[in-house]
Amino acid sequence: MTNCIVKNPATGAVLAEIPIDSVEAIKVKIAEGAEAFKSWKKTSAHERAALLMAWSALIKKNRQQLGELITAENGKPIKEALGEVDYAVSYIDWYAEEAKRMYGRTIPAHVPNKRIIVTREAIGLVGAITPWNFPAAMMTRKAAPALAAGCTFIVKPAEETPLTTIRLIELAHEAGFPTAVVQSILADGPTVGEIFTSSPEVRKITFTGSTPVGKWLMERSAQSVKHMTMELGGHAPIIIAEDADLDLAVEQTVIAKFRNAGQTCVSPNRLLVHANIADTFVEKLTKRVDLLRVGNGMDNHNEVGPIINKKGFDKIVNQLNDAVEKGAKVVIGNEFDFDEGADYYFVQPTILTDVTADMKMMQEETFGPVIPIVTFTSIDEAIDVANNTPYGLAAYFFTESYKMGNYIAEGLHFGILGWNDGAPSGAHVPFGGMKESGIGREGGSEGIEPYLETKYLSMTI
Ligand SMILES: NC(=O)c1ccc[n+]([C@@H]2O[C@H](COP(=O)([O-])OP(=O)(O)OC[C@H]3O[C@@H](n4cnc5c(N)ncnc54)[C@H](O)[C@@H]3O)[C@@H](O)[C@H]2O)c1
Ligand SMILES: O=C[C@H](O)CS(=O)(=O)O
Repeated sequence: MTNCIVKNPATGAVLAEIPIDSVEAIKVKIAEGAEAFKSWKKTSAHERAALLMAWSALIKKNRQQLGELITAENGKPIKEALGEVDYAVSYIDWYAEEAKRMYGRTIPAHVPNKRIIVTREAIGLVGAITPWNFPAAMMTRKAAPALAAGCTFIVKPAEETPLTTIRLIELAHEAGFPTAVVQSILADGPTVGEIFTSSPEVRKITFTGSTPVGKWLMERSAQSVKHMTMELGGHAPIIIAEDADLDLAVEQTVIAKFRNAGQTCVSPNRLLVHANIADTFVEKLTKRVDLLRVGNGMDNHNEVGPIINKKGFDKIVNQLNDAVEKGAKVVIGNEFDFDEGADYYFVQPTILTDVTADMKMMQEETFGPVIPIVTFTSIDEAIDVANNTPYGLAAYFFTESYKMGNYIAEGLHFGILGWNDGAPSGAHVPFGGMKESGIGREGGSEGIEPYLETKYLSMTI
């Protein structure tokens, strides 16, 4: 593969053909990043914060261009894409501040003639690998804390959506970051995974993507005991309790489910509804879903864009066919607009009922605008079903009872919980999963920790 061909998933039109970096070129960039670390780590937190704020200002100045770039290569509706630019830059703003709060501490010694000082130091060159579903935010969610901590940074974006990352790195250099301090490379995942995991100069790998790839990277990184941050797959449940505010639950379910056409790691993959209110809830949800406009994201009226590629489309169709063959009832959707020749794929928002645990979509991530509905009669049954997958990223629940809400929250094994809230993400919170959804957190005060080493000095005076 000599060129990366970037397509518009809404039309199949070729947007760009970008030369792939050779293995040798990638290794040169890694060496340059490792060398640049020697001086970059000595900059002051205030210098790094100022550069981050300069980068933030340039991104905000180029918001419309970046939003249109995201829609062009990812397909999401322009309103969502502009929202992603805002989301991406909020990580830079947040970590420009956190850079100044990398506090150490002193520890009272056990003998009078000793003093003990604890300091925080940057880990080194960070190798980042990011997915196509949030080409801006998934990169800045890593670059911002890494650079704030004093690390140098090299990122490989998804081959589907490299243009946004390339533009963001250009803006970082325009803002004043030295070229070798923050870089992008373009090559296929396995090649870069091989290079990053085997390079002694890459001291940390931060990956956002599927759980199988994350496991492969972890296995290979064990050879050099690399620091790892893994933001992996999810299979979010929504629990609708008997006393839920159904109108609120419908609106928040639509927000959580159909963002990015369901192609988010925190997208609800199962909807567990109390049997006593199921019919009313399904009727309300169906009416709302039926209003969703599907089409090219550059049309402001459209709310659901295309599926990123044929592979993603085929996975969704396969899961739908499996569910219907096993007895699921299609309430709305299960309709498609696609052209393999032109290479674009749209899935109509779909609701299924009469879903059973043996159906693929109840265990496998769908990554599409499809929501299977299962009923329950006791909250303990719902919590057990919700926890019964290898994933633990995000979970949502709707109840008006303080007691019930806390009971559910304490019973769910997920890193991210939304209580009457379908949009819990943000730069200020520690985003990440339990179980096979990952290791580490991104965002919040916790999000800079993965880029720091802790050192202590014990001195005799
Ligand atoms: N937890 C999170 O924050 C989060 C966020 C977004 C997406 N995801 C997950 O990502 C998945 C969807 O994204 P995707 O289909 O692009 O995932 P993916 O794992 O196929 O690809 C993600 C990135 O990894 C690269 N890659 C692929 N194979 C690789 C390998 N062997 N070694 C190194 N890199 C490799 C890809 O080129 C891409 O840049 C879903 O499972 C979703 O849940 C998780
Ligand atoms: O898909 C992955 C993203 O992390 C989802 S969110 O935008 O951070 O909620």
